[in-house]
Amino acid sequence: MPALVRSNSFIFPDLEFTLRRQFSKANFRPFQREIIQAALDGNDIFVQAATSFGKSLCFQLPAVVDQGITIVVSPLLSLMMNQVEALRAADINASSLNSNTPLPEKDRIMNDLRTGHPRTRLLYVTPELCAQDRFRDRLWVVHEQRELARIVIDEAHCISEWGHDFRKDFKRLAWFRESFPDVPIMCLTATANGQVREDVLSVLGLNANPQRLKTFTMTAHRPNLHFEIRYTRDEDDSRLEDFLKWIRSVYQRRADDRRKNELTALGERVDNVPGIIYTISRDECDNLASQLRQEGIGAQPFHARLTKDTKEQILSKWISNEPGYDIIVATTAFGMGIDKNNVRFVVHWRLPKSFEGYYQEAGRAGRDGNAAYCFLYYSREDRDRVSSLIVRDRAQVPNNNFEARAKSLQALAVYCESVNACRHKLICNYFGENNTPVCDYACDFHKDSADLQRRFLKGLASEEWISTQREEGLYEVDWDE
Ligand SMILES: Nc1ncnc2c1ncn2[C@@H]1O[C@H](COP(=O)(O)OP(=O)(O)OP(=O)(O)O)[C@@H](O)[C@H]1O
Repeated sequence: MPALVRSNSFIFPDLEFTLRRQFSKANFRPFQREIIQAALDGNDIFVQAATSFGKSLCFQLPAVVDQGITIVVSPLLSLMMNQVEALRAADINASSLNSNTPLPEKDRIMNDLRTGHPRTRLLYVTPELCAQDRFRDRLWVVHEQRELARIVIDEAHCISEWGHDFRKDFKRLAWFRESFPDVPIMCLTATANGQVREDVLSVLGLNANPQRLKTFTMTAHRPNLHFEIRYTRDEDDSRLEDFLKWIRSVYQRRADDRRKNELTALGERVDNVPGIIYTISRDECDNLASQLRQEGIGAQPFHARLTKDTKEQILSKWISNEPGYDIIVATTAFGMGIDKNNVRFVVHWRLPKSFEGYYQEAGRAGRDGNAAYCFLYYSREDRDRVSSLIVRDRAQVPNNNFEARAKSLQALAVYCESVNACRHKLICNYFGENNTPVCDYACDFHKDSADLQRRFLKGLASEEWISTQREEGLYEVDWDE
């Protein structure tokens, strides 16, 4: 069967001009132009690229130059809101439709779709909405008028049961290809291994027509991030002390006369070193933020129990580098869709639940391309606690892809306990890359492998000790995440 290539684009749109005029960017980053061109040629596209690569532009720019509406399916409300806000600020007609959308706005969007010739260029929706008959009926109308330009599935790994973040409703997105076989689909993700990739393509029906599919898989490597594991154990838990020592040493370097003058000239405070500390439970999040404040550090908690207004206020002050808002202490509810480019460190206070989650969260650091620091406090006790959370989740949520989650957590624990290889290499290998990325002393192994070995041998509780404690049920936790 010949490739079914459909294009609604103007003849030879000037992509550079649109990039500058609508998106205020001087140049494309490597591969962005190729991806955008392939999309405008009417292909299905699969993009896998590291965090902060600039994936959003790959569908936003085609949406602006193409005729018709682009539907963007996204799992996260915060991510949608941020993107819609930024697009509107650039004078692009974008909206989002989800459970938080006020009724008059919902009606306005539905009426716009009903015309068959919507004015909206980009409409961000949740996968749940895509399963609703009312919304589907509207899309039929738009499609009949040949105005359905493209379907975009952001965070596409959520489709796969082999992914760390599987969502049942993502599977139902198969409806798009079944219903509108001529409408191109673009999938984007930062974290997929080969198995997840194959699964995504097969669920969406994209591999049924390989001539039409263009796959762009870029390295997961983020050379500007420095990766380090810090070992600890319950009996001698020195996380807080260790972190305070580290952050104060950073402030001290910035307080040095010459550096201070440079910072003053830039209008920066010595202690404005924006960072995120990820914790697992809400209580720990509150306690840690308050302990840090008592030590004179500008830290604020961020988790689902806070009110919407409080969260918005904390976020906007952190983004605008206000004093007292330098560090966000957060649960995993925070981070995706946050586009703050000067985050200088991401600390994992405890072991995250998956390798993919860890890398995605660490990837919030250094989006401006400058050096940033990512360290994780690892203890074997936490490994067992997080394991117990995954087992708990299995009991609470049926079909929650327990096997994939358990494997991912295990791989993360092995990564933490590895002391004989470059962290960047281990990460790239996990995501299926065989090459050895260049690491310019940007990991604990390359910085000082002897020190890494020493810390590993000294820092952790023994497996014998852990197994006796485990048998007594000491690591079975029920944290409120
Ligand atoms: N060509 C470009 N020139 C300059 N900045 C760019 C360019 N493309 C994207 N950016 C900026 O890079 C940042 C990251 O882009 P984006 O949010 O799309 O990343 P992403 O690949 O989706 O990453 P993540 O998975 O971490 O969200 C944004 O601030 C965006 O404005």
